[in-house]
Formats: sequence, structure tokens, C-alpha cells
Amino acid sequence: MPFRPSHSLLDCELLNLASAFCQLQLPFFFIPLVEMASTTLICDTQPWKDLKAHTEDIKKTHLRDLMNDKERCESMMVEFDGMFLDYSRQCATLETIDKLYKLAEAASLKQQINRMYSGEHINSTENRSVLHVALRAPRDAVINSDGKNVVPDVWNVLDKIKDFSEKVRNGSWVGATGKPLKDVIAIGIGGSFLGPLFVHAALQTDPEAVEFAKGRQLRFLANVDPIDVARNIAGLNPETTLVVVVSKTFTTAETMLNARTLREWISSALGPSAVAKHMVAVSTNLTLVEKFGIDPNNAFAFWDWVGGRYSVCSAVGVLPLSLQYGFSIVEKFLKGASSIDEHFRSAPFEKNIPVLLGLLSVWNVSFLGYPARAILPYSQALEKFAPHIQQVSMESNGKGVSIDGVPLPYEAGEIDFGEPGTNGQHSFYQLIHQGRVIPCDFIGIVKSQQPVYLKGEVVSNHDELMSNFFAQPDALAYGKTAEQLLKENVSQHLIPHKLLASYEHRVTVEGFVWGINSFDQWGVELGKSLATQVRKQLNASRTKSEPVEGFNFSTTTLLTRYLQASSDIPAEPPTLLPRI
Ligand SMILES: O=P(O)(O)OC[C@H]1O[C@H](O)[C@H](O)[C@@H](O)[C@@H]1O
Repeated sequence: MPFRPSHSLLDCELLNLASAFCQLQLPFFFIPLVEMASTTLICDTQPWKDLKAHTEDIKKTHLRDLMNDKERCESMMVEFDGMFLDYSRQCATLETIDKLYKLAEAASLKQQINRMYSGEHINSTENRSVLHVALRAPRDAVINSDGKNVVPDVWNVLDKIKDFSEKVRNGSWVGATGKPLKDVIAIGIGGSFLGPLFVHAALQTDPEAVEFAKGRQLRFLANVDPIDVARNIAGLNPETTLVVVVSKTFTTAETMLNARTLREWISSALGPSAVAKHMVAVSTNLTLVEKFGIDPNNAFAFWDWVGGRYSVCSAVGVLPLSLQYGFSIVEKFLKGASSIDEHFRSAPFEKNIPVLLGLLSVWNVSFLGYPARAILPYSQALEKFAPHIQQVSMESNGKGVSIDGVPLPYEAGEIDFGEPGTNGQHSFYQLIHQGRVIPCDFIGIVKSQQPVYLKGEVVSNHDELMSNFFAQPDALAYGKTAEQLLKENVSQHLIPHKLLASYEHRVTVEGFVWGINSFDQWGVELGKSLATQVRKQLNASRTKSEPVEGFNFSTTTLLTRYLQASSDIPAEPPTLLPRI
């Protein structure tokens, strides 16, 4: 399959987001294609064909008319455990929904969900189970992977986190100079960053969590750009800082360089032996953790049946968040996610929020032909939700071949983007109103974490926000687009656990229906190997003045100009750390 055209490194980020993804075949060593020829794709089934035909009827229907049908709207509302989903603004009739259930049946959705929960190796290209649900299962649950109940292992690590985080928080674990460690820098990227950042952002202003976080800071170092290092250590003292290196593989180039950089920051200030007190790790690869110089006793494990982008409920998220907020807050988070896991596993499809969300996304992408989805939380606390779901969704379902290696004759995955309301209204909503049809997830919260009322104002500040939340979907529905409204009805304050699990499972539903493997990410590997080639070239050019070779004309020109423009940097400069 040919690569899509992509933009050079000097192009703007938005352009890259819009068009620079490539569809990669599975790695060459995988999948004997001959054997796959007999595999049935979902688009060859009758329910898919029926939905295709049905699209023509829907295109003749205006959402305004659908919204006038009270009975239809009523059956498009579902409630579970404080969440209320209204999907009546979808361009869909009850007949559409029936047809989507038939599609789910043709995709053996129920059986596939059961296979996931029973620990089968549904991530077939990596020969692994997919059991992030076990990360938040109650202590007495039994979830098997390869004939072994994994729940006790999960709780051993959770207990270890509880114990360690309490010691750090109460000052019985101190730094090398005897001072309490009040600040934490979590180093990690991708799944080892986005989920924990999202939850941290959501808890930051939660009144209960705020109390527990007093006097403490949690920062995230993800980018290998040294500016990110500088910003992370700015104002922090190594004596009172704990660094958590988070990496599933413990080989990710960016994370490891950042870890070496902060190791240098600590040891140059406090001596090399200080690393033992100031650096801990989260990984599935404890051998490499030890090799790096972190005591395995100070490492927190997880397992290969946890995909990186599904790992926020493992030590990846639980350790940094427990250090910041205390384990009890994080435990509540796990319980909320677990409630959705049980709902997803057992609720009938008509009442199953992740299943409905997933099927409607398939409808929008594969039948109505809308390739994007806007995630619009009317809550500043959810400001990092869209970036997190971007990875969960786009890395999971951005595939061009079926799970059996057959090139897909239809497109899978969608382009996710979003911003909290009302900020987005003053940015990109115009295009949704009048330019393109983009299905939107409007997410509202009943009670603000931080209510503000001003005497003399017509409404409270949160009601002002929610006025927009209620107005925008109708403006869109009666204008020219389709969207859905998802309202989370949390009793007091927002804890985003249920939203997270709902979206994780929604992505899984889409992947099951499209017949792809949502749990591998071979495409990402290509970029990594090309970066290795560039890294070698930069070293050779800087230290031995070797000319740039082996790249196409465009990259050769850009690399040469980059080297020329930075030629005043000495080939082997002394160790230099940011000073801000
Ligand atoms: O946790 P790590 O092994 O360091 O991996 C970090 C990230 O690396 C790659 O980009 C993968 O595609 C991501 O899924 C992963 O989350």
C-alpha cells in the first residue's frame, strides 16, 4: 500500500496532523497473505450492504425532522451510573440503530468482547491478551491470562504503590540530603504520559484532591526537546524532587534520553549515589530498569497484556497520581473505571454506552463518510481528554489492513481532535457550523468542581458555561450537521474515570467491527527507525564532518541546512544542563 504524502519536519504541526499519517502494512515477517484470502471482511456481509443502501434514505432526511420525533429521541437516551447519553442528534433513525445491531452481530461483537475479558490473545500480531480491565478489577476478581489469574499481581503492585507513595508523602522516604520529596517529575511519552496527564488535569481542581495535593507538585516531561527539560526543572530543587521514569519498554529513545538528563541533573547536584533515593521507575522491563541504575525494589511493574495507550490505570498513572493526591483518591478513580468495565461486559447493546458510541462512530465514518470527530468537553478539568483520546483512538484504529492482514477496502479509524468549550467555539466551530460536517461529542458536567456565583449576574459561571453546552448542539443540529451529546451526570465533583473507560471501550468496539487489531501500532515503528538513521547522520556530520547521505533530496537539503545553521555548536560540547 502506498504511503500518503507527508509534510517535511519544517511544516506546521496542524498540517501534519491533518494529512501526514501513513497507512503501513504489518511488518514483513507477519501474516502469510495467501492464507488470508478466504477471510471475510465486514464489508462483505449483508448487514454492511444493508447499511450502505440505507445511507441513501438517511441522506434525504433532515436532522430537524428527526428531532421532532419525540418517540425516536426518547429511545436515543441511555443512562448508567451517573452518565447520561443522548444520541438523538445523530443522523440516524431507529431503523439505522437496528441495522447497526445487526452489523455488530455480523462482526461477532459480543463474542469478541467476551474473548477480550477471558484473556484470549486478541492482540494476535503481538500474541498477547488485552486486559487493561484487570488493572481496575476488584481485589477478589478472577481474570486469567495464559491460565493465570492476574488480579493478585495487579494488587501486589497497587499495594506497593500505596506503601511507597505514603512513605514519600509522609516524609518517611526522604531524599539524599534528608529533605522530604515534595515535587515529582514523571518522565514518559505517548501512553506513558497522556493518560496520567489527563487525569492529573482533571483532579487538579477537584476539591477533595486539592486538599491531598497541598504543598506538592506533579510535572510531566515528555518531549525530547531540551526546552521541555528546562521547563520541568525550572524552580525545582533536586534535593526535594523525585523522578519517576515511566516506560513500558524502557527503550523509548526520548524517554531514556530525558531519564539520563535528569539523572545527570540529580547526580551533578547531589552525587551519583543520590539516584537511589531520587529516581524510581515504572516498566514491564525490570531488567533494563536495573541496568539503567534504578534499584528494582524501587520499580513498579506492569505487564505486556497492558497496551501503552491503555495503561493509565496501571502503575503508569497510579504511581505519579498517588504521589500527588494519595492512593485513596486514585483508588476511587479505578473503581469508577471498573464500573464501566462491568457495564461494557454485561449490559445489553441497547443500553451499553461504549457499544452505542462505537457503533455510531462506525456509522459516521464508514457509512456517512465523516472522517473526523470533535471531542468537546464543557469542562476545563477535561482539557487533556481530547489529546489522550487522540492516542487511544488514532493509534488503535489507524490501520489499513484487517487483523488477518487483508488490505481494507474501506477506511478505519477517525481523526480525533478537540478543545474544551467554550474555547473551541471561538476557534474552530465555524467550520463545523458552516464548512464541514463533523460529528461532535459534547460532554457536560452537572456540578462544577469550583463553583462561582456573582451577585447581580443572571446565572452562575457554571450555568453560563452550560448555556453554551446546551445551545451549541441545537445550533448545529438545526443548521446542517450531526453530532451527539454526552452528558456526564456526576453527583458532586468531576472524576473522569467513567468517561475514560467508556472511550477506551468505544475504540475497541469500532476496531472489532472494522475487523482490525486495535492493540498493535506497527506504523509508529517506521518513524522510530528513520529517526535512528538521522541520529547517526547528525553524529557523523558533527563529529567527522561526513556529508549527508542516504536520504531523499528534500531531507538531504533540510538536514544540510540544519547542520550549516548550527555549525557554531562544538562537535562534542561538555555536559550542559538548562539554567532557568
Ligand atoms: O512506554 P513506552 O514503552 O516508553 O512507549 C511510549 C510510546 O511509544 C510508542 O510511541 C508507542 O507507539 C506508544 O504506544 C507508546 O505509548
